[in-house]
Amino acid sequence: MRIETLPEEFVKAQPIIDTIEAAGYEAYYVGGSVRDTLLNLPIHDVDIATSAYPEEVKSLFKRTVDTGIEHGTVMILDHGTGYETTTFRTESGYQDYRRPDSVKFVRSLKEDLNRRDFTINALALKTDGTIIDYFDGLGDLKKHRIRAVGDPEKRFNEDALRMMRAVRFASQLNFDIDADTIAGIEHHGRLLTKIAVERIHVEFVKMLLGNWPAKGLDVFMNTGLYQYCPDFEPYKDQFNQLRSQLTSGLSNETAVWTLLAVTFELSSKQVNQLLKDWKSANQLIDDVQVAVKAVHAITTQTVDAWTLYQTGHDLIAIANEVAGQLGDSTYPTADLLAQYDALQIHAKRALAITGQDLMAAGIKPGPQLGQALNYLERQVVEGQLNNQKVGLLTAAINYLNEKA
Ligand SMILES: Nc1ccn([C@@H]2O[C@H](COP(=O)(O)OP(=O)(O)OP(=O)(O)O)[C@@H](O)[C@H]2O)c(=O)n1
Ligand SMILES: [Mg+2]
Repeated sequence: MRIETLPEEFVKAQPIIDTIEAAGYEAYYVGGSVRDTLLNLPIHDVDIATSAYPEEVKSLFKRTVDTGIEHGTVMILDHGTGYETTTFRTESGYQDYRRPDSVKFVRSLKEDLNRRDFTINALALKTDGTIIDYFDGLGDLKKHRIRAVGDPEKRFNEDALRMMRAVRFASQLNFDIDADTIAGIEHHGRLLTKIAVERIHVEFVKMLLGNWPAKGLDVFMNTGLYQYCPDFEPYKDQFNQLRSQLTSGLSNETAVWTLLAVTFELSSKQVNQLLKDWKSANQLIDDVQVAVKAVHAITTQTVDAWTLYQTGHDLIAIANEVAGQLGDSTYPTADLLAQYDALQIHAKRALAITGQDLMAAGIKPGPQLGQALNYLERQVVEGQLNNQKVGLLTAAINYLNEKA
């Protein structure tokens, strides 16, 4: 089969392939960009595979970076955007279920495609639009099917992360997973525990951000794969409930973990532990903590000015999205955001008075100065006081006098 008009990303990368071919080697576009083009989806990175050895590739271009030279990958910078170019290779060993003990560079495209994970990811594209398809990846694309190249057991033994990739693609593409491939996941789920949590994290989140999350979750649950992810084992029922509730993909990673935290009914301490175990960034942990509180306020209809203020614009939208997914939101997001926008201040620094001002009025530095500012902040947010200097100063003095 031949694609008539190639997306411009490929046209831009063509000089690279032309240069390699002119030197007598073969070069093709491979991987996700070929798959996504055939599915009429936008493409992210254009990957190139070539029969030229890494040193041969480097000799053909002026500017290259050894991004993964030991497994044959060189980044070529000669034509603007960097293009990763990888020498055809076979892999062997895999004693740790994630990395081959050795890679061997080969001159045959077929051998290279043969080591790849799924048939839809094992297609190659020539610059003239011709598709090379040794494993009926085109047939599987048509049937909306994810099928391992060759023996699934072998594929998952080589790299156990591929089991998570299978469920992630199911969710992103609305594809089914072939029965033998599912059986392979059932047999090898436990190998996931050998894989770095960071890599599992990426695939898990991509699964829930996919447009058909229930599709991926089905296999994730039915094969028992979930049990081999950090901390998920006790939450089978909650996951199954989610699978029937989730109608569309979530909008970002914060939404994913907030939804899980609420569904699992985790305490703030447990949220922290879960996200730490999943090797999450501190910013994500903080955001999820805030969003979870906001979801509870939304679902119990106790959203007030102070909650909105503490949650902030972006997390209000996320929290309401999560509440909506749980069938629990009675507020349109636009209303919540309008209420938020209408607050007099959106940060403490926007108060019309500072600690300096209070000290200039005779209030001594120390804890009570901080307490007075906190009091003013809350009063202004709640609309009890106007955000004006003179009034705030009087209110601060009254507050401290009453306390004394
Ligand atoms: N565990 C893996 C990871 C990748 N690949 C191969 O390397 C290609 C590129 O990998 P990657 O960019 O991780 O995935 P994509 O399929 O390109 O998906 P995405 O669109 O998410 O980048 C894949 O298509 C597949 O042929 C593989 O065989 N086994
Ligand atoms: Mg890719």
